[in-house]
Amino acid sequence: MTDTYTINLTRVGKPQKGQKSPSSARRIFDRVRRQPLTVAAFWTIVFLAVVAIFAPVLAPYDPNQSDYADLLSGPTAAHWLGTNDLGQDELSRLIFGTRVALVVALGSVVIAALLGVPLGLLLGYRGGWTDRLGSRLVDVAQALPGILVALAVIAILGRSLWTLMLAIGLIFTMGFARLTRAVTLSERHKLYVESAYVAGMKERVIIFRQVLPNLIGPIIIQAAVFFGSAIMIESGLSFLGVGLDRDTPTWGGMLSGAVEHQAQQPFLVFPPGIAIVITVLAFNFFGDGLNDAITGGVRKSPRKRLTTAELPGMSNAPTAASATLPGQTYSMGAQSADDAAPDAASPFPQKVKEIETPTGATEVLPEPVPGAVLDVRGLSVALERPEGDVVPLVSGAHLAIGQGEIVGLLGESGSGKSMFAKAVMGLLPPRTRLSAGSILFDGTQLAFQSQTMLRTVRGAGIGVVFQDPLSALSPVHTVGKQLIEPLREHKGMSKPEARERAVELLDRVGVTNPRERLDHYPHQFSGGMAQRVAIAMALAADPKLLIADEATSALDVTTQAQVLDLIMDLRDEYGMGVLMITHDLGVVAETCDRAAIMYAGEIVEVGTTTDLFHNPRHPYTSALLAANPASEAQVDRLPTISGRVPLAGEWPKGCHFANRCAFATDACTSSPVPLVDSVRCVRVDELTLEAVAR
Ligand SMILES: Nc1ncnc2c1ncn2[C@@H]1O[C@H](COP(=O)(O)OP(=O)(O)OP(=O)(O)O)[C@@H](O)[C@H]1O
Repeated sequence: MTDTYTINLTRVGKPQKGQKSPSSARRIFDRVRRQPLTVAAFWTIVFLAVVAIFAPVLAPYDPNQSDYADLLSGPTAAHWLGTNDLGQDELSRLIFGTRVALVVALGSVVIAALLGVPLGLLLGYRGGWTDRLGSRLVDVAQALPGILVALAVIAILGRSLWTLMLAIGLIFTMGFARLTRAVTLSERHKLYVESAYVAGMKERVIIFRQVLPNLIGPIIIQAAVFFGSAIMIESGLSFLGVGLDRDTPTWGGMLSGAVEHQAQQPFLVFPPGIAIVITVLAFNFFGDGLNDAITGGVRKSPRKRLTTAELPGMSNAPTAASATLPGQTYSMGAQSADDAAPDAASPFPQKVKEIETPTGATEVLPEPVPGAVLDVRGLSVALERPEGDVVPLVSGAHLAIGQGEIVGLLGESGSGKSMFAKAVMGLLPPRTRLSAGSILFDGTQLAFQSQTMLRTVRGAGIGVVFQDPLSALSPVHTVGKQLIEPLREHKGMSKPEARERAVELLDRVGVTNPRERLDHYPHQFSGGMAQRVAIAMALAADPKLLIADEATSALDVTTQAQVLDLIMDLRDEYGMGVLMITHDLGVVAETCDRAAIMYAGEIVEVGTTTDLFHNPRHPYTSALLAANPASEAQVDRLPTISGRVPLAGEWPKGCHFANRCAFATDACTSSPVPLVDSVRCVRVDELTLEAVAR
C-alpha cells in the first residue's frame, strides 16, 4: 500500500514510557497547552465529536427529507447551506456526514490497530527469522496501493459501514505493524523486559503487559494521524461512488453530487470540501502536536556513581577502572537454546574430565561441587559475526557458588563478565550462543535447555539486580503491579495474598510506607529506593541465587554502602548464593567471600577475597590491585595497566594478558595457558607477587 506515514521513532522511543505516570501526563498536557495550533486542533476535534454525537438534535432537517420545490438552492434563511439536486438540506447532511466520517474513521483505525499492533509486537519481540520473514511480507502488503485494496474488499464483501471500516482498516494495518515492530525492537532491549524474563514471566505476559503499555504513546500519535487519513479515504471512496449508498449522508457523497451540478450551483462544493480539509488538518495537527509534546521529555539518566564508601583496608576513592567505565547495556536474545547451539547441543557428560577451550588450552575440568547453588564448568560463549566467522567471547570458565556465599566476578570492561552471567541466565544476546559448558543450578542442568525450561527454573530460583534500577523496572506499571505479578505467577498466590507479600518484601528491603508505595511508579523513587524495589522484585521468587550485575555502580557512596549491606543481610536471611559482578575492588573487599578475576574472556584467578588481596598470584590480579587508587600504598603516581583488554577475535595465542604483563616471557606467548590450581599463569610458581592493597 502506497500510503506512508512517518513518526519520529528515535525521539518517540524514550519519553512515551512516562505516558501513564501522572507527572509525565501533566508535562505533556503543559506542553500541548503551549502549542496554539494543537489546542485549536483539539477543540476542533471536540467540536466535531459533539456535532457527530448530537447530530439528530443539531440538524434542522432529516438529512434524507426532500423539498422538491427548492432544488439546488444556494444558502437561504430556510437552508443555511442550500439544498442539493433532491432538495435535501445540505447543512443537515453535513452534520450527519460528520457522524459517518468519524464513525468510519474510528472503526477503521481500531480495526487496523487490533490487527497491526499484535503483528508488530510479535515481529519486534521475536526477532530472528520470524521478523525477517514477517517484515518482508509487511513491506509487500504496504507496497500495494491502498485504494485498490479497499476497492477489492468492497467488491468482495459489498457496500456497508462495516465493509468500509474493514477496507480502510486494512490500509492502515501495516502502518501500525511497522511502527509497533520498530518500537518493540528497541523496547525489548530494555532492562525491565530482561528483568521480567528472568522473573520467569511468560512471553505472552511480557509482550502484552510489559512491552505494550510502553508503546501506547506512539500508537496514539499514529492513530491520530491515521484518523485524518481515514476520513480522507472514506470521502474519496464515497466520492467515487463505491463508499456508502446515497441515502447515507457522507461528505464524499455530497462532494460528488456537488461536482455533478457545479454548473447550476457552484456553492455546493464548499461545505463538504471545507469540512474534509478542516477535519483532516485538525487530526494531523493534533497528532503532530502530541508527538512533539511527548517527545519533548527526556527520561532521567542513571545517576553517575561517585566514590566508594570507606572500605576495609582502603581509602574512599573508587578504582580507576570503575570510575571511567560506561554503564552496562543489555539486550535480550530471543533465541532458544535449541536454535542457539547447533554445534554443541549438550553439556559435558560426567565422564569427561578434560576439555579443550575455544582458545586451545587443554583444561582439567574441576569436579562438580556438591551442594553448590551454582556450579559452572567449562563455560564458553561464542559470537557469530555477520561475516560468518565465529569468535569466542568467553572461554572455558569455571566458577562455583555455595549456599550463602557471595562470589565476586571482577575485571575490566569487555572482559566477559556480563556474557558469563547472561549465559547462566540463558539470556545471551542475538548472534551470541553458549558454545560449551555445564551450568548446574541447584543440581539442575541449565546449559542447552529450552527457554521454557529455563524460564521455570529462573523464575523460581534466580533473582537478578541490574545497574540501573529505573531501567530494570517497567516505567508504566506501579511497583506493586510489578511485584505482585511474579508472586501470583510463581507462588500461585491470590491477589490479596500477593499484595500482602509485596508489602512485606518492600518493608524488608527498607522501603518506608510500603503499603502506599505499592501504588507508586518507579520514577517516584530515588535511585537507592528504586534499587531496593528491584531487590524486592528479585526476592519475590525466594531465589537461591542472586545475580547482582553492577548493582551499586549507579548509586552514591552512602546508598551504595546501604544496598551492599542489604544484600549481605538478605544473603544471611535467605541463605542464597550471590554472584556479585563488579569493576570495583572495594565492593569485592567489602562483600565477597571469594572472587574470580576475569580477563579477555578467561577467568585468570579464583580465590578467597583475603588471598586475592593479600597474596595475588596472577600478574593481572596484582596489577589491578596496584592500579586501585584506594590502595594504601604510598606512591607519587598511581601505576596503571598500560594497553587495553584485547577485543574478542584479537586474543593472543598464549596468555591473553602477556602483552601487558611485566613478567611475560616467550613461554607465555607460545601456547594457550590452562587454569591450574585456580591460576592461569605459566610462571605462577616463579613469581612472588606482592599484594599492594591490604
Ligand atoms: N551484544 C553483543 N554482541 C556481540 N558482542 C558483544 C555483545 N555484548 C558484548 N559483546 C562483546 O563480548 C565481550 C565481553 O563483553 P561483556 O559485556 O561480557 O564484558 P564485561 O566484562 O561485562 O564488560 P562491562 O563491565 O563493560 O560490562 C566484549 O568483547 C564485547 O565487545
